[in-house]
Amino acid sequence: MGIDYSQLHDPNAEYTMRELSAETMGVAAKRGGGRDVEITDIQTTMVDGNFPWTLVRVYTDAGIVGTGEAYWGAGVSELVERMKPFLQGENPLDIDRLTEHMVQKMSGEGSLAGVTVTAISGIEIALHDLAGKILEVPAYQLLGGKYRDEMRVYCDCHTEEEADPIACADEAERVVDELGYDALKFDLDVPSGHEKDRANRHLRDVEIEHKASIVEAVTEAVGHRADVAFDCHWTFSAGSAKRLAERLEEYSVWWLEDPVPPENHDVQREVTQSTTTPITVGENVYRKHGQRRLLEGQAVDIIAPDLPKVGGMRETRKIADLADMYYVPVAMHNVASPVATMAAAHVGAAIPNSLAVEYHSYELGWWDDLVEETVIEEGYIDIPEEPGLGVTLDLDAVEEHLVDGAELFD
Ligand SMILES: O=C(O)[C@@H](O)[C@H](O)[C@H](O)CO
Ligand SMILES: [Mg+2]
Repeated sequence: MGIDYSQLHDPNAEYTMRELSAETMGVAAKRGGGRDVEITDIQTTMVDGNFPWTLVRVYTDAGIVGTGEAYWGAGVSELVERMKPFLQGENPLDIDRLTEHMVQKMSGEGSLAGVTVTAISGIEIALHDLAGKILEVPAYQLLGGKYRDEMRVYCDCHTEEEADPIACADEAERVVDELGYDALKFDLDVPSGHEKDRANRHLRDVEIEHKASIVEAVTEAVGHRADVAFDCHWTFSAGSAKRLAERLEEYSVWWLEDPVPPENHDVQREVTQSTTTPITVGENVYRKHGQRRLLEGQAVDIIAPDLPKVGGMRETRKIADLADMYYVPVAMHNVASPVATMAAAHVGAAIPNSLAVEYHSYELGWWDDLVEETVIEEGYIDIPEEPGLGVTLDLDAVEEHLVDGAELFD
């Protein structure tokens, strides 16, 4: 077909600029590289895990379906429903453009903050699964290929007696010896006779000593066989955070996480630069724009984006690239089902500065029943070579564990 160049500047023209230039080159191309696939529908459902895992499916007219996962949050399903018309009829291979399209539309129509980004993340992850299946490549290939064949997983550990150093040490030994992990995390904001849920909390010396006793017990029990991190859930004052981080220096912990809230980058930087204890931050920060100043300000030693919350797989890859320029490794926060956990593993495989991916469900018993594949083995995830994410939902298992009132995909 010849080209009518008079249409080049006509907004009602029959062709897009891209089609025109493709025509010029003699290539019959459309957006999406000429593969004629269109998004027809998007659906969500919710599984009652140790968090309400929100699974997202993107359907196409080719019959190929992509599965993703959004971080749990009130209203995610409604937000996905609201964004569906933005994507219907589009080519799912244009992942960046479609993600940007959702960002732009939601910026105008509502709030882009928080839960909207998690809804976008769920769709973005599903688009990677879908694109991989259409192109018949594993998802890591869409991100630039592999640095490694397996991804290290760290186990987020809990005990009945969270404030008891001996119980923590026993659990650490069990998780290392019986479950095979060589990387763990324990909570350190556990109550010890003092109010827990207060921000900007001053820690008395006795509390700092109590936390140090947990760290000492755990690192003595497994420290020569495992890396151990400790999480504070953003509640301490800057002064207390500094005193705690300094007190822990002798134990060489893997990292101390969220000792102060992440929003004030100056305070974050002050705490991080005051100590040789590595400080990890990131699970509550949205998009690359949110993570940018933490990195540029040298306010973190390790960055911890959460894939189904931060914006998805490409967004995490971009954050990892930015982090790499500051010599900052990435330890992906993850409390998700096997779907987003596997998405994190693909990203972790494809970036140079990948430290580990979190696993938060070892006590649940049926986490990996949700998919047909084995996901974590002996503390590592083998990166699948199947097209897309390489996990297949077991729909019977998903149905068995649905949140009350949730419906399975059609
Ligand atoms: O790093 C972690 O795994 C924790 O910060 C969890 O995300 C938090 O307890 C969820 O509410
Ligand atoms: Mg945390």
